[in-house]
Amino acid sequence: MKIYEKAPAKINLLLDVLGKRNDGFHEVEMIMTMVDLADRLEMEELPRDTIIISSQAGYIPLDEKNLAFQAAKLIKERYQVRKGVYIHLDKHIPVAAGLAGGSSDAAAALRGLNRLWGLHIPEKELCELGAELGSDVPFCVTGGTAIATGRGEKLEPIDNPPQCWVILAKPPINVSTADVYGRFRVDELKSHPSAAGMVEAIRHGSFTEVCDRLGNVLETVTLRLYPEVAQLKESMLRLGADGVLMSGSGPTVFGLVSKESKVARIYNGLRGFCKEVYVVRMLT
Ligand SMILES: C[C@](O)(CO)[C@H](O)COP(=O)(O)OP(=O)(O)OC[C@H]1O[C@@H](n2ccc(N)nc2=O)[C@H](O)[C@@H]1O
Ligand SMILES: Nc1ncnc2c1ncn2[C@@H]1O[C@H](COP(=O)(O)OP(=O)(O)OP(=O)(O)O)[C@@H](O)[C@H]1O
Repeated sequence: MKIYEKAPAKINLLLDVLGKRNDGFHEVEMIMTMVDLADRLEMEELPRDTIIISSQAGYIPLDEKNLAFQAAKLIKERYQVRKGVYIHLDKHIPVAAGLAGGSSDAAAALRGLNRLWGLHIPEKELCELGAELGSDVPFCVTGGTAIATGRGEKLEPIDNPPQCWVILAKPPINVSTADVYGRFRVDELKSHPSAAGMVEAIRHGSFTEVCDRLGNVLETVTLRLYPEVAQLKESMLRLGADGVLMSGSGPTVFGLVSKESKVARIYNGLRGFCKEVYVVRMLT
């Protein structure tokens, strides 16, 4: 039997860091949602007790370093599954982009293997397993829109933001999440974005308010290290996006656009100097 799972990309509508924790991670407050740019996982049971990963993308690890492999290994160990699995990753989400591509693959593997092996693991337990793999994985298990606190693993679902176009642009640089958090200094912040304000904006269903409330404190690090990310933000705004922000630790920048008539102009304007541009919708 073959089963399929979609692994959508996430964006952070808001990312605040409250301080450093004793375990080396940072205490965060984030509002995350999904967009319809997705990897697709194909999973098939193998008679031998082994995990095999393949992908058309030549630039990701296919061994134990792959987060989908780690998800399969974890679920097999924890639930004593002695069967094997072949997982093909049809990658569409850019790698190391701030869009949680690897985390979403891990979450989709957890959901998929739960079905494939008839394990009946409740979603809450899948999220706990996910937290062992990475801070973004629990949110990728549930999807939707949520406030994420702790190191990102404590989730409270909220309404979806108003539907709009999302233009994603990834400059050709690789950003390490650990490096960005490592350089972040909370005492250098002039102000914090308001998660409560963003929740209200979403509750009102107000696209304009959502655009006004966007904020990501990790921009203080990534934009300083890579001025091209700041330039990309300026270009998107100049081309007419209604709200613009860097996602996660970057370097992908997203623009929110309400009018379809503006989308082609922004896309074409960006493509003049940035190769990786995607036009997608919020997953609502
Ligand atoms: C930037 C975001 O993607 C925003 O959604 C997340 O906060 C990071 O999520 P992630 O990539 O799943 O992060 P993990 O794989 O758990 O951690 C990668 C590294 O980022 C740093 N890290 C991550 C999350 C967090 N709350 N504090 C941290 O300091 C740690 O140095 C960690 O070693
Ligand atoms: N299934 C996978 N897909 C993509 N990258 C993976 C995968 N498994 C492991 N990796 C590795 O994880 C690293 C980060 O890739 P990923 O695309 O998840 O980053 P990201 O979008 O910045 O994630 P986040 O937003 O959660 O920080 C890469 O260096 C990549 O080699």
